[in-house]
Amino acid sequence: MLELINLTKVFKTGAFSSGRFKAVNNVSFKIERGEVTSLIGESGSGKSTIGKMILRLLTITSGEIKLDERNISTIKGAELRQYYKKVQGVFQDPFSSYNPIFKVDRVFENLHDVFFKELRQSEWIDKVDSALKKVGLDSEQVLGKYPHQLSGGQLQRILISRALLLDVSFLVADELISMLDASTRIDILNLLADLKKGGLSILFITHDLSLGYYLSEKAVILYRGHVVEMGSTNRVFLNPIHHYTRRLISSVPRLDRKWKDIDSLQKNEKHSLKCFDPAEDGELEMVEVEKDHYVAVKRR
Ligand SMILES: Nc1ncnc2c1ncn2[C@@H]1O[C@H](COP(=O)(O)OP(=O)(O)OP(=O)(O)O)[C@@H](O)[C@H]1O
Repeated sequence: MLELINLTKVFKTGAFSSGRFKAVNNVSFKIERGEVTSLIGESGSGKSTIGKMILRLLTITSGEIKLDERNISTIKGAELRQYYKKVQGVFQDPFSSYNPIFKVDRVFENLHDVFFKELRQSEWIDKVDSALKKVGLDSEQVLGKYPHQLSGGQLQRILISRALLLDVSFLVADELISMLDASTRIDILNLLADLKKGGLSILFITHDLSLGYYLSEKAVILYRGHVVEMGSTNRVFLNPIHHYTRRLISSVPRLDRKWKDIDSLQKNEKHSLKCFDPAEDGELEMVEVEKDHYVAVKRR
């Protein structure tokens, strides 16, 4: 299990780093094995910052990240390499992960040098081949090619297969399909769903609610660095309680929903709890409104 406990990130900003900006504010949630959790929020809400802290690409200002009870914030050396064997990330823009002057094979070579130096060449080739097969690619079809000779979907699949080469049990998927066309998106979503069935846990970072709904069993809604609502995807989407979640959901155009339904959703404030002002973050607390469904309210 991967657990985020009161995770906070403050960036230094401005001239001479004199300013401070809290991009992630006291965020806590868990991702269980074999579960997909969507982290949903508008641009700038802190989603990627959370992903990067999990991947140790950014330091944590305060709070903890634990993998199977072990605090990973301070691990180093061999232990950090072990962590990266289990936890990997794939990002939005497949093109920027490749150097255009090198063949795509190069993304595997770095991994070989760090983790698989002891393998014989033939064993290594078999390992890459089987990782590519897991994402529906054939070595002969993609290896030895330059990035511009492959599609965005193929490049993204190669990056996922690279993560699978390790014994990865958690994948941080940061907007990994937002730059792909609609049919390739579905391919990659279905691939993630298959990997999930195989036991992979995924933090699916997206600003696109419908993608989160499609793939995940748990949804965490982020607003200006705060979790405002979280719970099972069905509950959060079908019975949103926080104003912000409602606004987000009602702003998604749906062919099966008429404007009057959206109006009534917005007017139905029956369960709506007092929203918070992000400037008053010290007074927030998460309230369990029904089992495993949490909403942020102002602390009295
Ligand atoms: N290195 C940094 N220094 C200062 N501020 C930063 C830094 N990285 C991110 N931020 C700020 O932190 C906030 C959260 O950024 P983040 O990239 O996590 O948002 P996001 O929800 O992933 O947005 P998007 O969907 O657009 O990628 C933003 O206001 C951003 O400008």
